Amino acid sequence: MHSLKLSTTLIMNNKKIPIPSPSPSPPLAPPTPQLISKTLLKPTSTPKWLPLNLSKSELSLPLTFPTGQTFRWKQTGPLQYTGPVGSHLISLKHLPNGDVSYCLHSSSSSSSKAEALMALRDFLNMGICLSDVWEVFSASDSRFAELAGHLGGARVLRQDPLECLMQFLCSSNNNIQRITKMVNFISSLGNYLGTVEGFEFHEFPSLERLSSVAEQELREAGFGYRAKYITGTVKLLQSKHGGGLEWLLSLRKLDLDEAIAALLTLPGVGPKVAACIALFSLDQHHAIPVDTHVWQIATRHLLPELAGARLTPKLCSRVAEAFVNKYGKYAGWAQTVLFIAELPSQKAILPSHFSNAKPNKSVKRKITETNIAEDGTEER
Ligand SMILES: Nc1nc2[nH]c(O)nc2c(=O)[nH]1
Repeated sequence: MHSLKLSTTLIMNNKKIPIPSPSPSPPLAPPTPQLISKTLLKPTSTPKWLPLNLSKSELSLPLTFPTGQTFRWKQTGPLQYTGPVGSHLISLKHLPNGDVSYCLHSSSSSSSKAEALMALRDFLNMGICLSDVWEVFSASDSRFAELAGHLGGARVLRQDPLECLMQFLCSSNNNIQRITKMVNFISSLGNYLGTVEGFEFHEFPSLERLSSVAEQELREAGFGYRAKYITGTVKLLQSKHGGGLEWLLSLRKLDLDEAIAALLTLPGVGPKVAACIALFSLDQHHAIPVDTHVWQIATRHLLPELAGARLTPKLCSRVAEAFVNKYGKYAGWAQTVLFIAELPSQKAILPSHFSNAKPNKSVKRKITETNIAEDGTEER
């Protein structure tokens, strides 16, 4: 049994890394006193659950929120997840028939309920019909068709690019629990939105607020070498003509190669992290994050002739190409499903023929760990 390090790594050390636990996890260390403007917060009178007009086959909360795309949402009930969408604090839950309903807890003072719903629909990428996309995948891949029966509703989110970038900077060579703690630390610097089931939620901090955090402070909070990537990236974004946020948003209009090239200019962003940001926040639906884990999937199912080879940056491009050839313009959405199927939490419940795949020879050789660093070298 292997455990999965999210982002750039796959570790194989006979241990399972648990999916973020439903209990509140404290930040790595208390952040410095924050400017929380609780007075600006507008709690909704009596939070009401309202239908979102989405079935479970279009959005499965447990397959979408705790599976490596975002580390900001928390499980706040059996089939319920809560998180911030911009300045809105929202819970989502499955009704007994599987349909999704939502509850708006609070918003910043100036925005309306209609704006919150619009932001939520945007965040959930609701303009894209998952069953249409999956029909195309299933037509060209019978294994996907079978997997789809078990992992229905695993949807790609459309996150705020700054939030997504910061989360994936934390994710490099890291595991879910630790990434979550780091992301909690950064998030706690933003305006307070509310508390649900013991979890405190915050709006994501602005670039300006982020720029007031020193590298040393992040190091002391346990970020290690990632501290300099965060401060360096924030600084570079702040120097962008027209604003860093606007620069990031402008990448939504570029071709994938251009968007990736732009992201790669940011400190700490390598090909894998860039692809995750492109896919989960920049409308680059055929971005393919590749690490040793995805390499395993690819050599098992898409490029068997390469089984046993060592993953190099050039082969990363071959893998991405193979995904796009097979699945088309939403190939990143297919990668997400195949990635989720490999998570220990899913392997435990999928039929055994999905979980019994043996690692390829090259990986078996390094069964203790196999990490691909962002520069393409293997790390220990
Ligand atoms: N769908 C995916 N989610 C991810 N999270 C993460 O850290 N890596 C991945 C990935 O490759 N695919």
